[in-house]
Amino acid sequence: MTIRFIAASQLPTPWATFMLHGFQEESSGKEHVVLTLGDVTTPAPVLARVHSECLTGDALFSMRCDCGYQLQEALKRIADEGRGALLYLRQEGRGIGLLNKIRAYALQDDGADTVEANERLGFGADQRRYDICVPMLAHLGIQSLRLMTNNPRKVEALSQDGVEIHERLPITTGRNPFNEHYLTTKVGKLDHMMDLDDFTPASSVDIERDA
Ligand SMILES: Nc1nc2c(ncn2[C@@H]2O[C@H](COP(=O)(O)OP(=O)(O)OP(=O)(O)O)[C@@H](O)[C@H]2O)c(=O)[nH]1
Ligand SMILES: [Zn+2]
Repeated sequence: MTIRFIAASQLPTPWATFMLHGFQEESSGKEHVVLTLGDVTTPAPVLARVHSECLTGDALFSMRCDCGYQLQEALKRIADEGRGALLYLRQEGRGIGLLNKIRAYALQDDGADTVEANERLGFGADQRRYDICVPMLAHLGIQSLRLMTNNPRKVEALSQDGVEIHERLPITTGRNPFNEHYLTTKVGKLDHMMDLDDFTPASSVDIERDA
C-alpha cells in the first residue's frame, strides 16, 4: 500500500493541541490523518487508537453507534497521558461508504441488525483493511502501540500487517438506548471484546433530550 505524506500542522482541541499529519493513498486518492501528541518516536509503546471514520457518530452526534464517544474518549486519554496517536482512517461504514451505510441504517430501521444489513446490500460484515497504517506509523517513527479498541479483528489485522501491538486497552463508552442493539450485535456477531455492563453510559442529558 503506497501512501504519501502531504503536510502537518497544529490542531488545537478541547483536550490538547495535537499535531495533525495528512497522508494520501496513491491508489485511491483517499486522504487519511494521524493526530499525535508528545514525542512518539521513542521506543516506549504509544497509547493509540485506530479510528474508522464515522461521519454520523464523529461529526453529527449520532447515538446509533459508539464511534463519536470513542473518538472523544481516545483524544482525552491521550491528552491526559501527554503522548499518543490517533489514526483516523477514511473507511466509513466499515468500508462500505457513507451512502451505503445510510442504506444499511434504513434496513436496520426495518429490523435488520448491523451485519444482516451489510449482507443484504451485498457487502461483507466488515470490509476494512488496516495495511495503510504501516507506512503512516513508519513515517511518524511509531514502533509499538497500546491500542484502545474492543475489536479483536482489528488487533489481529494490524498484527498481521506487521504493526507491533504491545497491549490492547478496552474503550467502552457511549452506551445508550439507541445503540444497545448495535453494541450487542458487535459482541455477538463481530466478536467485540466487551461486556455491556462495563460501558460508560452516554451522558443522561442526551438521553433525556432524546427520550
Ligand atoms: N456498515 C455499517 N457501518 C457501521 C454501522 N455502525 C457503525 N459503522 C461503522 O463502523 C466503523 C466503526 O466500527 P465499530 O465496530 O464501531 O468499531 P471498531 O472500529 O470496529 O472497533 P473499536 O476499535 O472497538 O471501536 C465506522 O466506520 C462506522 O461508520 C452500521 O450499522 N453499518
Ligand atoms: Zn459510528
